[in-house]
Amino acid sequence: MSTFRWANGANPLSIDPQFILPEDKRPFLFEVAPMDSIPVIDMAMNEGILIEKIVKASEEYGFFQIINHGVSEELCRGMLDAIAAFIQLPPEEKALFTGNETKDGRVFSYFLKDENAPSKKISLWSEIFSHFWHPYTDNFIRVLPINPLEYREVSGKFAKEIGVVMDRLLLILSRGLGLKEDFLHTRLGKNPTYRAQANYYPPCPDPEMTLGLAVHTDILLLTLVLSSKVQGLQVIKDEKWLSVETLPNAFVINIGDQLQVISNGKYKSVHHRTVTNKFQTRVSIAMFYGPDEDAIVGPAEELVDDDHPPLYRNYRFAEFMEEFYQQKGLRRRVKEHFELPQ
Ligand SMILES: O=C(O)CCC(=O)C(=O)O
Ligand SMILES: [Fe+2]
Repeated sequence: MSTFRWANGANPLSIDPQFILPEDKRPFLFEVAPMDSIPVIDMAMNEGILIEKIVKASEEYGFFQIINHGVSEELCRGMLDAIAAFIQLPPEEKALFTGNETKDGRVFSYFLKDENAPSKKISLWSEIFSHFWHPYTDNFIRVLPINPLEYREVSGKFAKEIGVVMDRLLLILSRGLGLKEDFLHTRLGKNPTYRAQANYYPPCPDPEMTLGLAVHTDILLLTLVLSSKVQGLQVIKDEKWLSVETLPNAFVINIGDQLQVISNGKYKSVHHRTVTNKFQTRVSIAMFYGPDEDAIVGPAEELVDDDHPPLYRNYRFAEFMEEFYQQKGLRRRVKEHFELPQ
């Protein structure tokens, strides 16, 4: 049994009314197909076939897992252990990271607004540590915890290695659009957005009443997720929920909203959620990569012609983020706001 307590000091042993979702938002876990999962792609295979597989998965699922990605299992385990040790610190120690929304490194829990009573907030069953990261510089390290002692060092190493994997994926996804390999990289602009979100899901006494994370799409360009060996991520496919199988030393990759827009709808940014379970703690970290605030995002001109009209209008990325904050706590329809009438 872990020593975890929520940052507000509460104990997660019983499910408080503030966590109980309205019926239409509950997970209905018994309806989730246990045997299906998302494609698994071996990054060590021949580059031509690799591109084909990644393109197909990005079109059909918006999600895939990669193995043989080159990041050591030891480093990944170190990252997840450090996150768990930090979130399991007593609330007094986490207090340094709670409160103010503008903080660079912040501990909080997400909530959903009840559409029938918008002032009512329903908490989700996870505690989040969110901060920036960077693949080449160590500047972000100073906002990270010093307890456990290894948090900063592990994060620095992890970020560098994830940066290499992300760059390779961007190159493959660019070529998969029939474009030059630096296409997506260039599109992100001068100062791309790098955000990390560590998710800690304590065991939940009644997993049917709550969610770990609400149904959402990721809003940046590309996401890489490392998680512990406990299932919890579910993805929509053909209007049904699929449970993502957890494989040793694999990363889950998913297409974000900006890549759906830039690829003019070819690559899909797909709805997903996390669910909880009664007995095991689950830990994950999502590494998000996206455009510069000032970057202009819109369908690549190279992909637009009479047969393929643009599905979205161009926007400054900061404009997208403003719309995202407006919709906070509600069912998110952010990219829909930028759709062009067809
Ligand atoms: O915990 C996971 O596996 C996924 C987390 C996720 O979807 C997110 O942080 O956006
Ligand atoms: Fe996500």
